[in-house]
Amino acid sequence: MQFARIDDVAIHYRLIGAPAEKPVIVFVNSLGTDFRIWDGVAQHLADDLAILIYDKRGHGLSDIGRVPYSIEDHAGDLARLLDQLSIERAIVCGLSVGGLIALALHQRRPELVSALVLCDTAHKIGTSETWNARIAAVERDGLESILDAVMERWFTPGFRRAENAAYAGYRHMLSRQPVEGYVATCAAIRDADYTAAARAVGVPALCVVGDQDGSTPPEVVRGMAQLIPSARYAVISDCAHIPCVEQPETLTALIRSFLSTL
Ligand SMILES: O=C(O)CC1=CCC(=O)O1
Repeated sequence: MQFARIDDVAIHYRLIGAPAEKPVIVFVNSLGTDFRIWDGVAQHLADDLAILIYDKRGHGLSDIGRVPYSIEDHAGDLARLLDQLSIERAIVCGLSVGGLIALALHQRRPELVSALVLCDTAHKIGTSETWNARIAAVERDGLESILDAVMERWFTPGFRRAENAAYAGYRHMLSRQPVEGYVATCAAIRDADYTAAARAVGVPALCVVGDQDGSTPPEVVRGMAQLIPSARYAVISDCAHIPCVEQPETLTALIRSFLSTL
């Protein structure tokens, strides 16, 4: 296991391959998940790219750190992690809140970002009302109380079958995240508006969404793609909010095809 200390926060990460020898892609995970969601994509890309995956603060094995925090704090952690690993430039692929973090990183440290893959995300996700209601429910009744509703947005009915062991595993992944880190990240998403950052993107960008995404539906992701100069836009069929889990081969093929044009 690999850990980096960023001020008072220990960040759990995995670096696969040698950044000095191959282009680097860093994957930024979504709310309530840890870096294992990228396993299915990473295994297909590892021959050609060095791969960095990590648990953002408040998730997985990383520390929670001091709350509250902002998307800027998450982007600062990523910038510091890249600096510590001597990675000077990377393709940044962010899922959902990971996409906000990718946009924030590009805004704050553009020299670190060679291209963006924005996956099931938007420049602004949800409303203050929906985030406040979610925060109140989790603080009062725990993550178990929102599990079913979140799973309906994350995965298609075909994946959410009782006999699908992977479905049980991803439910556990969400329910076992630390409540404090989850709630702090909900508040960070609530308070984030990266409309101006999306308009100012100066690197090639691919925007991808599952056709059944219940959190950032295709029309929302298309709206973000229209803000970003020259962004590509692609929809993945039979997929909801987490294509790296539900359709890793298709997502990998889209990333490969995008990278081949750079
Ligand atoms: O939990 C959800 O509804 C999906 C989601 C929203 C932001 C994020 O990162 O995941």
